[in-house]
Amino acid sequence: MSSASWTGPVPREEESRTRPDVPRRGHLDCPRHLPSRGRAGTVHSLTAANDATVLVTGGTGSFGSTMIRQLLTSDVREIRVFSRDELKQDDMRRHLSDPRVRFYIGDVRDYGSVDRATRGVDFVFHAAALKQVPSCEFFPLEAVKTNILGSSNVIEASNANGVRSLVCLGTDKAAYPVNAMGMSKAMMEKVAQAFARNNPTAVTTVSTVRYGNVMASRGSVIPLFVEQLKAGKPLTLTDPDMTRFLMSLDEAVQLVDHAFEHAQPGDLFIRKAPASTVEVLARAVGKAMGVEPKLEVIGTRHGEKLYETLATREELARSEDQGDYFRVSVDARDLNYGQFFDEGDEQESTMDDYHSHNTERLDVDQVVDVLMALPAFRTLIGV
Ligand SMILES: O=c1ccn([C@@H]2O[C@H](COP(=O)(O)OP(=O)(O)O[C@H]3O[C@H](CO)[C@H](O)[C@H](O)[C@H]3O)[C@@H](O)[C@H]2O)c(=O)[nH]1
Repeated sequence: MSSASWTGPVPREEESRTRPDVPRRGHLDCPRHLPSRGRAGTVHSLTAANDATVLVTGGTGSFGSTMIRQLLTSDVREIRVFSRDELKQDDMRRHLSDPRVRFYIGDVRDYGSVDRATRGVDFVFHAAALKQVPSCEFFPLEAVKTNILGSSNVIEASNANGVRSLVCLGTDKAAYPVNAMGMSKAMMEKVAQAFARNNPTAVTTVSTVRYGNVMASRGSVIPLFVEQLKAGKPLTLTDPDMTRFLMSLDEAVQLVDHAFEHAQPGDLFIRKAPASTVEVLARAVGKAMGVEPKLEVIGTRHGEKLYETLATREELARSEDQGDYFRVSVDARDLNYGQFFDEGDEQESTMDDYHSHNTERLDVDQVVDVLMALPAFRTLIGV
């Protein structure tokens, strides 16, 4: 069953009849059903890959720690946690207390440290990144060093050390990027795809995934709204009509697992997801906490878009619909464009992008249901 009602490229004519370009406040085209929410704790491919050694870069972050917890339910031989922060590693070591987990201090910017961590590894999940839009905006070269050059180090070291499969984690902000974080993640995708195209005999299958906002993740708007409500303050809305895809951490892990299981070299995987406006999200957080929130509009921040795109129409034109997921194959054309001149892709002109304004739209009650199913949110609000 698909996780969102949007199941494929929408012919432009049809879509323009059904979708308001900018949704009106208070007007929501509510679907009758909620998407199927993924079950936690099912890392199928790794359960099948008995006795494997797995490296997770950025392993102490939200994604990394969720992935590792799930991996530990499998017959994995060893999990290597690679990150810069010794304090977070120490916390994790104490918390997990599992001899299968080994800790590597290093930085993806430093090839030597990545090389040492990838020796003898079967599978790599590359989550280390600079992810904050504002910090990348002010220090774009740091995003280049970590997100682009660092990812290239992970790809090259994985291949040099015989890693079988590497999944690089990306973001919807990489599609039509407008900020430095999204641009650097778009370049990471290009580096991964170019590696696959230029190295057909490579040992390592390199793939990428793109997902949207992870609900209740650290530093994101949901914890902020909870904090504001607890302090009796109004909720600050950038633009009430701004939309974002909504995804849980478990769903992000399932996307990565799906990529791991199905990847051909250079593939990009996207998980379909519903979305809501920021106003609906704010009202839902209030409702979940039993408060009627006051709303204050503060205006759009640096580098923000009104809506996010998960897949461009050019990508959809070469994608395979896999139910809950899209698989976008690498564009295998070489630099000899002449031979493709007569074969323009007519399909592209009849499609639209897949974005957070035209995906399944959740209303307040549906968002409340989604939030209350999230352990992270329940912890935040103390229920
Ligand atoms: O006070 C606020 C803060 C945010 N928002 C809105 O809430 C939505 C979600 O905001 P988040 O800050 O949670 O998420 P972003 O889409 O802005 O991006 C977030 O996720 C990214 C990864 O995809 C990066 O990590 C980034 O730094 C981080 O802010 C956006 O429409 C934003 O405009 C508000 O309405 N009020």
